[in-house]
Amino acid sequence: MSGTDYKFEGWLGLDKSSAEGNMVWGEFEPKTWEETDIDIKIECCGICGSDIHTLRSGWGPTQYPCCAGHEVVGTVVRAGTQVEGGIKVGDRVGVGAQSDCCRNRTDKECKICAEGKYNYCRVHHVGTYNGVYLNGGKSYGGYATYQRVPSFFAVKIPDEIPSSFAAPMLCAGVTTYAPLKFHGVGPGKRVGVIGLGGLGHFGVMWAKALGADHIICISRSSSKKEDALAMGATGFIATAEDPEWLAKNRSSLDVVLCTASSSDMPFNEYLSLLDLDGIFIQVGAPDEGLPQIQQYALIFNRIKLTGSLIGSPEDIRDMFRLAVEKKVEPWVKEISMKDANQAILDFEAGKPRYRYVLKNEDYTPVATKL
Ligand SMILES: NC(=O)c1ccc[n+]([C@@H]2O[C@H](COP(=O)([O-])OP(=O)(O)OC[C@H]3O[C@@H](n4cnc5c(N)ncnc54)[C@H](O)[C@@H]3O)[C@@H](O)[C@H]2O)c1
Ligand SMILES: [Zn+2]
Repeated sequence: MSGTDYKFEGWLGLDKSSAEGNMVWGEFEPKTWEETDIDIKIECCGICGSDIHTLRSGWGPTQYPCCAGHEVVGTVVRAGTQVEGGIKVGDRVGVGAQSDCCRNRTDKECKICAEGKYNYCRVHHVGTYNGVYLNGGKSYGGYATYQRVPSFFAVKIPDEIPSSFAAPMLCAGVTTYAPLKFHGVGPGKRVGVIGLGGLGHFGVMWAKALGADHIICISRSSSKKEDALAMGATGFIATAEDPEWLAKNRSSLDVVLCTASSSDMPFNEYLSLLDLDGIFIQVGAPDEGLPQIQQYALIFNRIKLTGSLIGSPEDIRDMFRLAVEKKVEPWVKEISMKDANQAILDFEAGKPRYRYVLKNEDYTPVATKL
């Protein structure tokens, strides 16, 4: 057993149908305790597109039972004797999509971890759910009451950021912040963001916070145009409504971030939005993969086609600093944890404007005895 006086319970996906609103509430066994671990009493957890891909085994077979959720915020209720980063009981912390990796501690040398690029660890990357810790325990996510994680991957949340704002930053936020920052988005850069969902809305807001003054949102319809402009976009392209969209916007951008979660998209036309030496960053991860790529935009405009995977704990801390400094506020809707199945259905129907955050209603920051 977990050796605690609280229960690890959550919404468990038992098979692919869990992505159709069939998760079941139940108990799970967290990883075996190590002194570098913390237990978190969960206050809230965002719903990310990746949760749905995983629940429906869209990226390959999921190891059910799976408790999804990797935008977790809560209070530390137990801290081991060897926790890192000065984390202590009572701290408000967040956990994103990664909750451990080799960190160059195994007998296999990991140059990537030695350089602190933990999110790209090739030896043993542990996803916050559907993963296996170095000690063999399974990882369970944040659609739950409690979570046990290695302390290194928990990040303290600045007092200025409310929990339901911090939650979606932990995955959607850092996944868009890290590549925009890495590729030099700032004043003078012309930026495009494809897909205005959880990730995309952060993409627009980070581009603005980083100082870009030309930010174009690219969506299929114009239904989100007003929202995009309110977030900081300076222009909007509705590809399904304007047959001339490419002719009007060809070679007009320096950096394009694609967050689309399905593959039915004019990908080669998107590449043609970039100017000479432009950078196309794919972060959306459709189950079906990307459409076939043609060479023309790559050759004629010397485009760089790249991707990006979440962010390291340090990236998350940097992002929080920018969010505080520039007062970046995500558009979230809080939903009771009880209604997680309905929230998944609504997410799949494209209803979020722009992130759902599941909230444990009976949450109090102190550990409660059962
Ligand atoms: N690279 C990473 O590290 C990383 C991290 C988190 C999420 N993701 C992936 O990013 C994607 C987006 O996640 P999200 O949580 O923002 O989901 P979301 O549903 O909130 O947003 C996706 C948006 O893309 C739009 N969209 C979907 N298909 C499209 C298409 N073919 N053309 C244009 N627009 C399209 C949707 O309408 C929606 O607005 C998912 O595939 C998710 O798995 C990747
Ligand atoms: Zn995610």
